[in-house]
Amino acid sequence: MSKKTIRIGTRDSQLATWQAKQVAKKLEKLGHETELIFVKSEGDLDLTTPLTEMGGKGVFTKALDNAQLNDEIDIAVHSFKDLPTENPLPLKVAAIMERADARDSLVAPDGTGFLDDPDYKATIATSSNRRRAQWLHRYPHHEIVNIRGNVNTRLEKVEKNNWDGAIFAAAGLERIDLGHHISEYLDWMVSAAAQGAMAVMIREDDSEMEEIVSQLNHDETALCTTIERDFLHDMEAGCSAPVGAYAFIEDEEVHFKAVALMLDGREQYDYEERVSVGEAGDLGHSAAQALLAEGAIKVIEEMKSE
Ligand SMILES: NCc1[nH]cc(CCC(=O)O)c1CC(=O)O
Repeated sequence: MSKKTIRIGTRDSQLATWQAKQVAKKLEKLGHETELIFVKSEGDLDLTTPLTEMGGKGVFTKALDNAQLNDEIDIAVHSFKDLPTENPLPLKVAAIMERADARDSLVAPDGTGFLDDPDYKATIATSSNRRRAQWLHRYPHHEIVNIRGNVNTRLEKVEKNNWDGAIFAAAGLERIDLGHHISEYLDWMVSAAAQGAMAVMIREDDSEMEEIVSQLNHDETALCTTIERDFLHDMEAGCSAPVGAYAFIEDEEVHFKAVALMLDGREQYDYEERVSVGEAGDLGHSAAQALLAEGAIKVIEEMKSE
């Protein structure tokens, strides 16, 4: 039987390409031929507008969605955290790949000594409201500046500018062999829902691809990232909200941590729970209800009035 070559769509950044190749390798191990097709996204082409002003949802995914709907590609590889939690298109996630390091990290070209000086007004670069708010909660005397671009561009900017540091997803740096730039892992920061995980999308009615791609699914990652994304979805705060969510499994239990903050970082709402894997299905939803009832609804109202 002659099999058709699976056309894998990806953004053309180094990180996206690495991730797509990873999926290609797994498919090739299963006996399939693959080909990479590069698609430019709005988020990659416009490097000046802050992400929070770019219409938010799907700036990195829309172009890939269109290529997929037009049958120019069979599957699309996405950073799962870039996928909006609601998708009205006839596309669906068929596999979630095993998660890498989910943590945020600090790149500080001149070292991290300044973190210990309570009088030093450091400048930290990030365009994520989640990172900004958590950073300011911990270091209220620091200043946050916006930074845009893919991982490589942002790394160049940190080296050229006079900032004290910039915040990156550790997985993004490590995957493309830039992990040595990490000065510190921010273990105290709650990462974005699904950070460090990749999702493979197919057309909803493509049962042939579904059968193939679903073999790549990593069940534990799927459970954890689904809980995180359920939480984000129910917070109804959108992908640019100062909301973090992280779940991991240890000894048959799901450990879940979530956080929501006012943009200036002054108020923070925390949630932490541990439940058995068998009972974790609803955890993201119940956590959102609990946190909203506790007062985090203010965070959502602030986002909506922005
Ligand atoms: N926001 C863009 C984005 N989407 C996915 C990653 C990194 C890889 C991942 O989290 O899976 C990054 C870069 C970053 O946040 O520093």
